[in-house]
Amino acid sequence: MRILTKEESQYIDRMAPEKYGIPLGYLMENAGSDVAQVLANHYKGAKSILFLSGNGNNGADGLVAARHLMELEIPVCIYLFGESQKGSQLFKEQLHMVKQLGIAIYTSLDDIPWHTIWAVVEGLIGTGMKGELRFQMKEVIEIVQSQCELYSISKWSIDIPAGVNANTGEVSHSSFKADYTITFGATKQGVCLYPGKEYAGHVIVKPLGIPFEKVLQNYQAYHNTWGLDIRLIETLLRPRSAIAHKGRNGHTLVIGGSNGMIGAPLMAGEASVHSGAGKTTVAVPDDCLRTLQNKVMPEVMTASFRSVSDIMDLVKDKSVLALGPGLGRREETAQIVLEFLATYDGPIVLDADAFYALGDMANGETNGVLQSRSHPAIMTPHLGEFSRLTGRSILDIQKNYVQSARDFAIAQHVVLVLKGIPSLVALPNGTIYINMAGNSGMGTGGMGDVLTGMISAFVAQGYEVNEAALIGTFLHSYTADRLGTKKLWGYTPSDVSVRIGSVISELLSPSLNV
Ligand SMILES: NC(=O)C1=CN([C@@H]2O[C@H](COP(=O)(O)OP(=O)(O)OC[C@H]3O[C@@H](n4cnc5c(N)ncnc54)[C@H](O)[C@@H]3O)[C@@H](O)[C@H]2O)[C@H](O)CC1
Ligand SMILES: [K+]
Repeated sequence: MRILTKEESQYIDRMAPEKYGIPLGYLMENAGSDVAQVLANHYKGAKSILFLSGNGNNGADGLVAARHLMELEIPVCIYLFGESQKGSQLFKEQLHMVKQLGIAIYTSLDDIPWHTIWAVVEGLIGTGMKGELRFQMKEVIEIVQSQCELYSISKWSIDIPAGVNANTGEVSHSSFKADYTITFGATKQGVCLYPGKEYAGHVIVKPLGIPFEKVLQNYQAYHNTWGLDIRLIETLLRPRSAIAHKGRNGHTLVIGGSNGMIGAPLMAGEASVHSGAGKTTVAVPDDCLRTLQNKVMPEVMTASFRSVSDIMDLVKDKSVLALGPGLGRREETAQIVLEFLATYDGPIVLDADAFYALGDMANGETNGVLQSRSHPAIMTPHLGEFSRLTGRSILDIQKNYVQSARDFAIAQHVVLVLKGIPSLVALPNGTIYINMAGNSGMGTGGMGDVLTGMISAFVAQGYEVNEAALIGTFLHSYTADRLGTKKLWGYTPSDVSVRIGSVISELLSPSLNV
């Protein structure tokens, strides 16, 4: 599913009349009618619906909805915020209509009979917000929130909650916190990211009245954003041919481990087996081999390495290499990683301590070291590792989370799986996928190793690196979500690993009850 940025939304608003002869007022009538329909479907009792109306088109959407609800004989009233005469042309037109219809209009919050209100619908401001929410609007929101609390009034937002940045999900102090947000065409990027996601509540997407994918085909700054969700995965996952045998399902090689850190490559290797790789080998430093052999599942083959040439020999007949889990941060290990990366051009998934060897890629001598590979490398850093790879603080990255991931993937020509909340998959061409699955129970050591093994297994089975990163990232979180319904936390990475196969079967043949 498409996720719209503020600029894309505004581009659609501009092109609708300019290029396609569709007056913005038509889109607004659609938007307002959709809002009214959703509210009417939820409405119960005899109390009123109060529209908080700013003087822009966001407010105007609400005035349209008020008019439609009046036709359905649902009681409505309006609170006007801001100077109406300075409002947008469409706002002024809609305001004239509701006045002519005699809908009750308040200009002071003190005059509102709050005990008669069933729901508040916030149309104070939408994608037109510039900078921090202004003080007067914050004041109004604080009073409204407390009245809603006091009278158990449900809270709705139109398009995006007032105060939420439509692109980054950052929120101004005293932003409107909705139970539901009704948006048009597609979800805005800011309500897929935290904390904006928490302020939007349950997001309902309604049609816009214009084929916006066609409109966006000519959008120049075309770095698009999509939701990484089950519908996308169902288009990517391929059933297995009846004659598939282990030789056709590839061979994953995991290179990792160090004293006391055997679990990481082991979990990556086992996840590769559970995700369908034909064969999986885990190679660790010589002095760790015995420990690995005593712990690992029999389906995983084992090997050891001491030098780059050992790794080059091991990787020769493999489909994909997962490099880094538990590798450790010794100087000589970092040298082996850099020397190996300079010579090996096959499909590779870099994780964990492989990033230690790369250091500050954005500003250091490893900048661009992955650029000219025949298959873009897949990198799976968490926020802390990404901070080191970019030389930027975690806070700075989070303030512009999507763009930070996009810029890095383009600059380094890699497929970046940024394991934040939510995770992002950024492609070398700048396309971003925001993971729509995942939960807080995933915050345990080893989850990243399982993810590395899953992504590697899909590369091994013949998926393009982009596809493997998307499928692995979503299935990893989706499987954790399934476990999270029974245990909010406390399920283990190995629990995720052993369940992957049944989740894949369920997605490939929905009739199967897993
Ligand atoms: N394509 C679509 O999705 C459609 C969306 N519609 C709605 O239009 C709004 C955007 O309307 P716009 O007039 O551009 O801006 P707003 O109404 O969001 O806000 C303008 C209003 O806000 C004041 N303002 C600006 N910055 C701040 C601030 N930091 N603090 C307080 N106030 C601020 C500004 O002065 C103006 O008065 C979109 O969200 C949809 O709801 C169309 O109606 C249908 C098609
Ligand atoms: K709004």
